[in-house]
Amino acid sequence: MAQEPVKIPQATARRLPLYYRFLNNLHSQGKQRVSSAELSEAVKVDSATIRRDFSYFGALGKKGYGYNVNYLLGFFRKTLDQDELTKVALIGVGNLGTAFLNYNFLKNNNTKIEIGFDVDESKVGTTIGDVPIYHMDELQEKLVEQGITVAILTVPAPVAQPITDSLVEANIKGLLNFTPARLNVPKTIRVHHIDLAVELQSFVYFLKHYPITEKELI
Ligand SMILES: NC(=O)c1ccc[n+]([C@@H]2O[C@H](COP(=O)([O-])OP(=O)(O)OC[C@H]3O[C@@H](n4cnc5c(N)ncnc54)[C@H](O)[C@@H]3O)[C@@H](O)[C@H]2O)c1
Repeated sequence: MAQEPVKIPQATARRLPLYYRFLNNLHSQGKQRVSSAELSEAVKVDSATIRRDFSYFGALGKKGYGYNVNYLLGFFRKTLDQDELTKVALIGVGNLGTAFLNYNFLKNNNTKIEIGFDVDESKVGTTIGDVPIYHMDELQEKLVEQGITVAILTVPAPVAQPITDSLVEANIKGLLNFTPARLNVPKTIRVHHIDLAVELQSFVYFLKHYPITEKELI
């Protein structure tokens, strides 16, 4: 069993996977320490924020030394439950869903899409990227049987809510929603909504209104 995770602010928690990935790379290159400036450059988070984030982990960088890569990795593994594999279901094996199945997330992470669901008979019974695809009729049975409590939703928006209701009935705890639909769920269920159009729009806004000046780079 993973240890009880340390309580850290949500904004900090969201940056953990970024830090984790970068530190893992450093570790595999045999690097033992890293400065907050180096980290800042790599993950594009300002050094003051990094220092504050890391203070929650009990990692107080030493002047002229930086942070100990092994210590931080050990902490992140525990906090992100890297030692424990979380099984995930994917609902909607279309363009986006198929890309996720082929990518799967094991390289940097501890999560794995274990099972896919669709209503399209040409997809049911196949495997994509080693992941078996079942019919939606089997959703509840399979999720409960395999103890899966996390799902990714990549279905057309109009069917997103009824599918969410079935997922709730199947005891799902968290839902990563890629559809544009706003979902109603009981308060105990966490939904993260990823809207690529909004991300792109905000990115373009930042480029326009907050151009990176030469001065900032010094
Ligand atoms: N393709 C993208 O780049 C992209 C980007 C951002 C968001 N999205 C959103 O992601 C969702 C999926 O997009 P897509 O391009 O993969 O669409 P798609 O039409 O290629 O795939 C949708 C899949 O859902 C399945 N489906 C339909 N009804 C279903 C049901 N009741 N139960 C289970 N499966 C069902 C279809 O058979 C199909 O395989 C959409 O809501 C879209 O707005 C897509």
